[in-house]
Amino acid sequence: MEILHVSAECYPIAKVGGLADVVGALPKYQTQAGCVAKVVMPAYKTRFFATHEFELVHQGGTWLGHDWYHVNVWKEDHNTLGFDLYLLDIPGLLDKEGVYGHWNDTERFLAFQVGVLDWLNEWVHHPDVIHCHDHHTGLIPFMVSYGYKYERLRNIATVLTIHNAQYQGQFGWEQLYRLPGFDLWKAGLLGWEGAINPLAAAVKCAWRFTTVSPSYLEELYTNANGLESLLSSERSKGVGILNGIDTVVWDPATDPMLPVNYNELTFLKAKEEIKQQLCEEFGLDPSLPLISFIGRLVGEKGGDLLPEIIGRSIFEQHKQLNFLVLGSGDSHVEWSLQQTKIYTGKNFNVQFGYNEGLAHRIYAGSDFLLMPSRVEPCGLNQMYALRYGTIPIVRSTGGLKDTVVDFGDPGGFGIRFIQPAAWDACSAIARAMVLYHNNSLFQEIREYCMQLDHSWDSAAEEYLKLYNSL
Ligand SMILES: Nc1ncnc2c1ncn2[C@@H]1O[C@H](COP(=O)(O)OP(=O)(O)O[C@H]2O[C@H](CO)[C@@H](O)[C@H](O)[C@H]2O)[C@@H](O)[C@H]1O
Repeated sequence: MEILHVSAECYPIAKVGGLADVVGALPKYQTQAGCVAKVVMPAYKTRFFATHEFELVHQGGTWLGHDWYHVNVWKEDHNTLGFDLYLLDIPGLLDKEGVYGHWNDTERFLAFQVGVLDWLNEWVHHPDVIHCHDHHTGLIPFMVSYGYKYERLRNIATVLTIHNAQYQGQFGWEQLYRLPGFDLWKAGLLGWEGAINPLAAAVKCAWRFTTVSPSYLEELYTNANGLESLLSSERSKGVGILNGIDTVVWDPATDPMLPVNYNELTFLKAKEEIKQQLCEEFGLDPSLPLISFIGRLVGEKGGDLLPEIIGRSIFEQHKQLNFLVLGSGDSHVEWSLQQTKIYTGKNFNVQFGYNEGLAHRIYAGSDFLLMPSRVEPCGLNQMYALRYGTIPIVRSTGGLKDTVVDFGDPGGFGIRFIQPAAWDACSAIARAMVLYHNNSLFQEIREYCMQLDHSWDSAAEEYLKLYNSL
């Protein structure tokens, strides 16, 4: 079984969020399970590309409407990631710093997808499955099925994984001319609500679509940013497969980003030490419980709720707890966190921006990790927290519902709340404070959390079953 993953992100080459973590790990586990799993992604201007050795395996070019682009495909030489990695380079278009947010993102990702298929067209043996991730690769299933020049690829099964249906990559019909020639009678398959919608096109044209947790699949039928009816009508193709985590990268016993390593036998002292350093760095009192948030400061993640949750909890708990936030996102959320910092004094600090090393230290040095998400397709942070002996406080939604059991329930180990509102998050935090002060239970639960198995093994098997069914 040979699988080609096509993605805009892959850790450690280019990471914006959880998509990168998944694409950097799943193929490794699939390879270990006996498949040939490969990844192709854009050759952005990254440190990884500059510091690793690559071999040029394809040179070509493609028209995108009236514009001609050169396309090079580079293969990483030393199997550094545990699977074959290909970077597709389009000079002048993809070779920029940063993954998203360029003025011509539509053109960039369209060129990437066309480049991938042109390259694939030249392979002697084709993969069995093209596995597309999110809307940046969503036009591939359509082009494979109906593009005139991709006749040779017709029999390759296409699978789409929806990591986040909020983002769909829509663009206007006036750009239709940029797509390589196809049977125009099929153009309707590209559209949704008056625009070309790559995510919708992939849901319609892929042989199967998956979501990153079973609960998220159910939620999408009623809440999918406009795609509810489409997803419902394509329900028979949908499968929910819970993400895992890369337990080699995310292992407190070996994590090189931590000042002290630890396991479930030694975590007490080590976590205390890391917390001490973290609190010193951010001017917080290490003798108080530390609740952290890591992620994009957007409504989906409940970022806008944070200022009220933090202010209110500090007041309700008589300043006997600390908060630390790492993230960036909506400017009004960042602004109101700045304001919150002014009146919460030494109980709260925030670092804006992206910092992988700091994120690892926060997972390790915190007592609790807060995730007040409105929408959470899977969520990886709660699984990282668990592995690092940090108790997640999560809103019951999507993958959070599938991975965190409240400690009040049989076999429970986390804290859950229901409403996407500050008052409910604050009640959960109040419960967390009671748990924190019950030393033996707190220690017992943390030890238990660290032993939970969230590795990719079972998910990799489920994907394999799905591919085999095709
Ligand atoms: N400021 C910062 N500094 C350092 N690291 C940061 C950071 N902000 C975020 N991260 C890291 O980025 C990752 C975010 O993972 P999420 O699961 O929250 O992903 P995201 O919402 O981007 O992706 C979508 O895809 C993933 C994967 O399928 C789903 O789990 C998720 O629900 C869905 O929304 C974690 O590794 C986290 O540590």
